[in-house]
This record gives sequence, C-alpha cells and structure tokens, in this order.
Amino acid sequence: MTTLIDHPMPQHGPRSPITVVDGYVPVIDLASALGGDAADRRAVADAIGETCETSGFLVVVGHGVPAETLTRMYDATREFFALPQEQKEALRSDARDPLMRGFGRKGSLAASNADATVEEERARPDLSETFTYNRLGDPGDTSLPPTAGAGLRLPNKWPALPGFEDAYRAYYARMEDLAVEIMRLFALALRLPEDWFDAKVDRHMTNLTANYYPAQPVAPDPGQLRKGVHSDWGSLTLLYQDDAPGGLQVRDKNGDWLDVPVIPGSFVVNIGDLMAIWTNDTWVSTVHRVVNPPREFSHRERFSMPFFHQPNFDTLIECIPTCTGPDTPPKYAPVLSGEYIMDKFRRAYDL
Ligand SMILES: O=C(O)CCC(=O)C(=O)O
Ligand SMILES: [Fe+2]
Repeated sequence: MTTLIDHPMPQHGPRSPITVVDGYVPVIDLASALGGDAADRRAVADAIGETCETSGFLVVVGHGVPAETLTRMYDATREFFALPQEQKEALRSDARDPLMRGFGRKGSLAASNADATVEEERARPDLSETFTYNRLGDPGDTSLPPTAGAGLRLPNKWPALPGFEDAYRAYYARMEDLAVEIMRLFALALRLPEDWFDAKVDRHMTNLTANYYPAQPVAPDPGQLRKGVHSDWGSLTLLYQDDAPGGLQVRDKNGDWLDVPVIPGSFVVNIGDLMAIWTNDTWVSTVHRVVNPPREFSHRERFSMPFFHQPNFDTLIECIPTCTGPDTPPKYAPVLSGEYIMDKFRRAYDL
C-alpha cells in the first residue's frame, strides 16, 4: 500500500489566513470557505480570483476530500499501469471515441494549441500513457442532448482489477463536488450570483484521466517531454500529482518555467481555456508542461490524476456580463463546450 498522505492537513479555524504560502502558484486553504459564512466565502473567493488573474494556477488544501479516496485511486492507478502492455492495449480507446476513454492513444497535447504545427507536434508524442473515465459513458446517463454525436455515448472501458472501478467512481464523485464548490467561489470572485455556473455544469462532461509517466532508461529525444507545452481546455482542472522528479511546471510572465509545488494531500487547481473565454481573458489559462526527470532519476516513474472539469455539452461559452464594458468588448466568438473539447481532442490525438 502506497502511503501518500503522510503529513496531516494544515488545521485552521474559520478566520485564519487563507493564503498559506504566497507566490505565482500560491497555496490556498479552502477550509473556511467550505465551512464558513458569506464573509469567509468571499475572502477565499477573492484570494482565488486574484490568482486567476495572474497565474491561473493555485494549490488547494483544506478541500475536504478524504485521504482514503485519494489513496485508493492512486493505488488503483499504479496497479493498472503495471499490467502487461497487452492487457492495457485490450482497453485501447475506441477510434470513434472523441473523449478517448480507456487506455489512451499516442498524441501530443502541444498539438492542441491554437498556434501549433499539428503534424510536427504529433511526430514527437508525449512520453506518457493515460487511462480515462467519463460519466457520459455510464449506462443510462442522460447528460447529453440529442444533438450530441453517438461517439460521446460509447461505454467506458474498465480493467478487471478488483476495486478499480469503485475507486475511480468514488474519486470522480468527490471531484464533482469539489469542482462545483470551486465554480461557486469563481462566481463570487467574478461578482456574479454564487449559483451562476450551476446550471451550466450540472450535466458536465468531465474526463477523469490518470497520467502515467514511465521511467526513461533511454534519454528522450531533445524536444520530447512527458507532456508538451499546452493549456488545459475546459473550465478548471483539479490535479493530484505525486512527488516524483520530472514534474509539472508553469510558465510565468517572463517566460521562465517554475515548478508547481508538491504538497502532500493537496490538489493543483488551474483554469482552462473556456474559463479564459468566459472571463474575456481577465483570467488566464496558463501554459504548462511536464518535464523529463534529470538523468540520475531516470528510473523514477511518475503518476498524476487530472479531473478536467468541462461544462455541459450544450453550454454556450460567451463573455460573462461582469467581464465586459465599453472599453473591453468581448474578444471571442461564443463556442459550445462540447464542440470546443472535441476539436482539441482531434488536434492532440487525431481522433
Ligand atoms: O502530470 C501533470 O502534472 C500535469 C498533466 C497535464 O498538464 C495534463 O494532463 O493536462
Ligand atoms: Fe494540462
């Protein structure tokens, strides 16, 4: 059994400092927002909002997700990726699945960028394997409108590992709750009614993906990374990362790459492109990457688990009223959440 959470969560009372560690990627304590009154919630929302304007990346503690839910998911993930390659191949994502459920295909997140040379990026694929679950593939799920294509309704693919599916479902359910809480804090930060996003994400189409970064016995080609430079695509990402070398970096305003701090038991929260479109670029969807380990740590594998929160298929993402004025007209044409993400998948993975 892998023990991830060997440090207790910081304990704070409702009025204690919200920003536990300041910086480009600050550590923010959600405890007072989750348990507190309106003033507490606004204070946390404002701390988050400030970060969304600068880096769009923060680390949250005090989020209330039980350590056991996280550990079970992490352990199940390690067990899956340790399976013989042919057993993973058997769960290879259907070529008609625009969300790449199951064992993912080779591709390049860098190819998804608007300015990317797609063929060039795909020629040096990310040095990672993925496994993805999305609630849309559950039997009887009614989240999709009739206009959505049949590929989106393909079933999930599960390995026959005891406890795996349960661990993923339990983790997904907790991430759904946390994402709604954070979206409500986002609404407060944007001076919107707290429930402004609720109906736009109540049939969300979120991929829960596990990333496996194998050891690198042979040095990678120059220019090839564990994950190439990219921004995320949806409303927000909730990421669990382990502390293996060769990790997540964000680009700051000077173009320098900064390591995202690894705090045991925390989640990295970052906003995606749709939130930047919603906020008319008041908030930033910052590019990031996962670097290769230094050669002395080339034997070390790494795991991360992003929950790519994605609004309802038919939510039209258009400039939020509080983010536009006479001098700041909307910059983007409105776009449907479902079409936006499918286009990104197509570019990154040739789906
Ligand atoms: O593995 C990580 O830390 C981040 C991965 C990532 O950025 C992604 O999958 O979009
Ligand atoms: Fe990412």
